[in-house]
Amino acid sequence: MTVAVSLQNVHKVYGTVPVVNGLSFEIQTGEMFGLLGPNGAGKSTTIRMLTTLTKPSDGVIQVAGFDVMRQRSRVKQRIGVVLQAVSIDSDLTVWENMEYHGRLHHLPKARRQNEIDRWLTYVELSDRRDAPAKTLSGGMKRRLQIARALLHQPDILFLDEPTVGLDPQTRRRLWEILRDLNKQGMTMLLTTHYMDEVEYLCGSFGVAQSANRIGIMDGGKLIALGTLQDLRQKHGEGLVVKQYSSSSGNAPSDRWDYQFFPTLDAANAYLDQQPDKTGMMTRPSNLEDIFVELTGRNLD
Ligand SMILES: Nc1ncnc2c1ncn2[C@@H]1O[C@H](COP(=O)(O)OP(=O)(O)OP(=O)(O)O)[C@@H](O)[C@H]1O
Repeated sequence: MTVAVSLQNVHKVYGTVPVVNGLSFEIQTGEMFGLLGPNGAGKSTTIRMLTTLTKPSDGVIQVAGFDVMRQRSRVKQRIGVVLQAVSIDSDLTVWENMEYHGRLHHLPKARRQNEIDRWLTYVELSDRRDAPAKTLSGGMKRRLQIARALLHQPDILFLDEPTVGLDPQTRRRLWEILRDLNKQGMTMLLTTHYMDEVEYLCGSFGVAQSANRIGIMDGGKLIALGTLQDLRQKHGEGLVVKQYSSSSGNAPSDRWDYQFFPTLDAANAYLDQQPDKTGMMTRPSNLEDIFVELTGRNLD
């Protein structure tokens, strides 16, 4: 098992405001690592530091064995980046966007053509190769971004909210692509606001010796780290949910209470003992329950 990404006590300060505050973790080769966090937690800033777009104020970051500060161009050769803000050139065609990226990475012509063909086929955009990028749907644009990020055969793919704004079918199509890439051995870090996305992509075993893991950030710090199973075991796999009645009468209110138990059986046993079970139910805990418990809020 080798380390693909390593952060040691990383800080980022904008002016006097600490945005990332003593972040340390590692991503193993072949792992699909999901970074979750509420708005402003510091996820995008972390991705920007890992991809050499922003310098850390302090700490050490190594990506693919290279230091992001001292070996910036080596890092850039080894990574693929799909950020929300870094978009494709909408006036160029699909092929031209790929071609431009291949030239930036100094890929020789024959290899460039082969790789463009290969990746456009992979993301099912071959038939749109001559279309101006501005005519593509949101999902197609994201697929083009992914194809472009893979063109120079990176070791690690970084994706900042890869499926934001896409319809459910398109999201699922992208999930299949990302999962397939991970099966082929690609190491990935992705940030997202979607719990189901993290559960689907990072909740299972990847190709690394260890399972895929999830990190939860809040206020610039990592407040939880582990496999989905680790997180559920730590916080409790069973939940008793209680919906309170409104103050005016017996109608249900918006107020809910969540109580974690080590297992679903323990949650059921607790419920059985309650003389008044009105508004109460049990269920297995999920990532969203753990997230809300840890950060005290829902994601948008
Ligand atoms: N260039 C900048 N200058 C000053 N402050 C910044 C800059 N970039 C980010 N910030 C601040 O840093 C904090 C963390 O932002 P960041 O975008 O990393 O969070 P995030 O977890 O990705 O949030 P979101 O989920 O909303 O994208 C925010 O308070 C943001 O306003």
